[in-house]
Amino acid sequence: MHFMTALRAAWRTRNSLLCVGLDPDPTRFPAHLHGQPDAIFRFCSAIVDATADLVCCFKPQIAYFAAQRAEDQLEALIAHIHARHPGTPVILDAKRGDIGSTAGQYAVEAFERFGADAITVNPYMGRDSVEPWLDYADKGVILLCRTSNPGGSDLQFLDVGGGERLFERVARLVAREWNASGNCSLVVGATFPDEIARVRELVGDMPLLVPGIGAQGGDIAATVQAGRSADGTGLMINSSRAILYAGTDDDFAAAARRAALDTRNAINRHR
Ligand SMILES: O=C(O)c1cc(=O)[nH]c(=O)n1[C@@H]1O[C@H](COP(=O)(O)O)[C@@H](O)[C@H]1O
Repeated sequence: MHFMTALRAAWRTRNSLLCVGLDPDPTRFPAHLHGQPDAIFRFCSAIVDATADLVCCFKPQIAYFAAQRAEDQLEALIAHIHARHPGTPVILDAKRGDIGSTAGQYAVEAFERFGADAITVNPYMGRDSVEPWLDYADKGVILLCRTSNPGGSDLQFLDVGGGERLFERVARLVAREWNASGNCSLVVGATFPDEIARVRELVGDMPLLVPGIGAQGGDIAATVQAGRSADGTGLMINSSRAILYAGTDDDFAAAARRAALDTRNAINRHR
């Protein structure tokens, strides 16, 4: 199924704009998982099973798996999500960006090896570097636009001519020229609601991935009000650490569920 079709269906059937980010840090796992060879899979799959009915998508961050030599557990986790929770899109957060021939290999890795439904991509190398991703017309291509970190302003705020800032150029380019298959989305940080509103103005109802609530302190009300589309959807609002590590003991998955439920409800109050 096309990523966008699955996402829209999940917004509706789960009544949720929440994306749970899967950023597994073994030093923060409950004690009973320490030293277990498949601890990352067991931790993440427990979080997934406890929260799947509350989310519109999941977003595993590849660095957390690769750093632990656990790519096989990432592969198994994505297969688990598809098998046990069909209709829940998986965004592989890898922020890739390279010349076309190499980008093509990254695309095979993301979509064919890992089986992801969407990918985060750095647009900085331009159109030909993004083309191999766009060629997978049924997969989501989520381009960095206005990132959540403070240093995002260093480059993304540069005036690229006529008062237009770089992140605005990215938004305009993606909406007008790169989105021929309707599979593009943009990353805009929850820590910058004014820019969320500006991007929404530029891209119509294109879905936005919005990280930065929870551990990074972004404001849920301001995020939703600035970014929702006309029908009250249009957003994948990511929270990782605040949900994953809501509990520290054997009941970590139940604690994650409570945190996910509170976050989903807080988002829904402002739609
Ligand atoms: O592309 C992303 O997901 C992303 C973009 C961005 O601008 N800021 C950002 O925090 N992220 C990711 O979103 C997640 C945020 O995690 P928490 O701060 O723990 O909720 C991490 O996986 C980041 O790598």
